[in-house]
Amino acid sequence: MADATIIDGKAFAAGLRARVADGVAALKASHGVTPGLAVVLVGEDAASQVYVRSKERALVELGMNSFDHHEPADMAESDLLALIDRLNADPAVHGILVQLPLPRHIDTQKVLARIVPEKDADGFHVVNAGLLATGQPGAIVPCTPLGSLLLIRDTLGRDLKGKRALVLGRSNIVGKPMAQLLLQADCTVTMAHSRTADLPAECRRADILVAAVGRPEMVRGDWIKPGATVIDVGINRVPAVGINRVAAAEPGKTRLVGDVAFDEAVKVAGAITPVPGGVGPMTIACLMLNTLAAACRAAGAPVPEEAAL
Ligand SMILES: Nc1nc2c(c(=O)[nH]1)N[C@@H](CN(C=O)c1ccc(C(=O)N[C@@H](CCC(=O)O)C(=O)O)cc1)CN2
Repeated sequence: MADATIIDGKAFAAGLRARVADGVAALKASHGVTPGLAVVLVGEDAASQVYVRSKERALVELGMNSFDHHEPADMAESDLLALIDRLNADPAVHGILVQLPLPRHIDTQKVLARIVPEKDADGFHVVNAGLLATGQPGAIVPCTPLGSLLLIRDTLGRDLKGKRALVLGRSNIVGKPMAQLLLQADCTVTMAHSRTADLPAECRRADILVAAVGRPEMVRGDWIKPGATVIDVGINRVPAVGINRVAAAEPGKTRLVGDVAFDEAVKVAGAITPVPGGVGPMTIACLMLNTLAAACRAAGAPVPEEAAL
C-alpha cells in the first residue's frame, strides 16, 4: 500500500492568511474599518511568548491592528479582569485573545467568561461553545478545531456525511468543539479518551481520526483504519532521539512529535497531518480569520465563508 498523502497545513494556512489579508483590505475599503485584536500575555512562559509573537506578527502582516498587552507573571486577577473590561469597551478592539496557560493564581474560566462573546476571538466563551453545540449561527469557533475541519474538508471534500469520526481527547478547547463540528457535518462521532475501553479498536473503526490527547506518539500505526484521514493535533516536545527508541538522546536536544506515531501511521492512513507543519500553523491562521469575522460582524459586513460554519 502506498504511503499516506501528507496534509500540508503550512501551505493551507498560508493560503488562508492570504484570503484573510484580502478580506481585511475589502473591509477597510467598504466600511473604513481596520480589524484589531488585543493579545494578552501574562507571565514569561517561553512557548507562550513564541506563540504570542507569531500572532502579533501575523496581525501586522495581514493589515490588522495588534494591541499588545504583555503583563508580569504576578499580575493580580482583578487587574486582568479590569484590563478585559477596558478592551471590551474599546471600539477599535474587535477581538480579545488571552494566551493560555495563565499563571496558577488566576482563574482561567473567570477570565474567559469576562470577555464579551462577540470579541471572543478564541471561541472559548460558554456562549460561543453553546452556540456551536446547539448548531446556531454566529458561533466563534475555537481556532484549532476550525483549522482541523478546514484541513479535513480540503482532503475529503465538504460532504462528510455518514463518515465515522473519532475524536481522541475531551478538552474544552479542542476535543469537544471538534466533535461538535464533525457532528454538524453529519459524521457519526465517537469521543474517546485515556479511560476509553479498548481504545485501539475504537480508533480502528474511524474514517476520520483526530488525536488531541497530548500524549507523544500514543496512537500507533495498527490503531488506524487503512485509508483513514488522520489529524494529529498533538504538539509534544521530547528528547531528540525520541521516545520508544533505544539509543540515548543527545543531552538538551529536543524535537516535536504529535500524538500519533507518524512513521507507522503514514504507512496505513490515506492522509495524515505531520507535526510540525500540520494543524499548528492553522491555529494562528484561524485566529486571524476569527478576528476578521468579528470585525465584519461589528461593522455589519458579510462574514468570510470559512468562518461562518
Ligand atoms: N488563547 C490560546 N492559548 C493557546 C492556544 C490557543 O489557540 N489559544 N493554543 C495553544 C498554543 N498555540 C497558540 O496559541 C499554538 C500552538 C502551536 C502552533 C504551531 O504553529 N506549531 C508549529 C510548531 C511550532 C514549534 O516549533 O514549536 C507546528 O505545529 O507546526 C501555533 C499556535 C496553547 N495556548
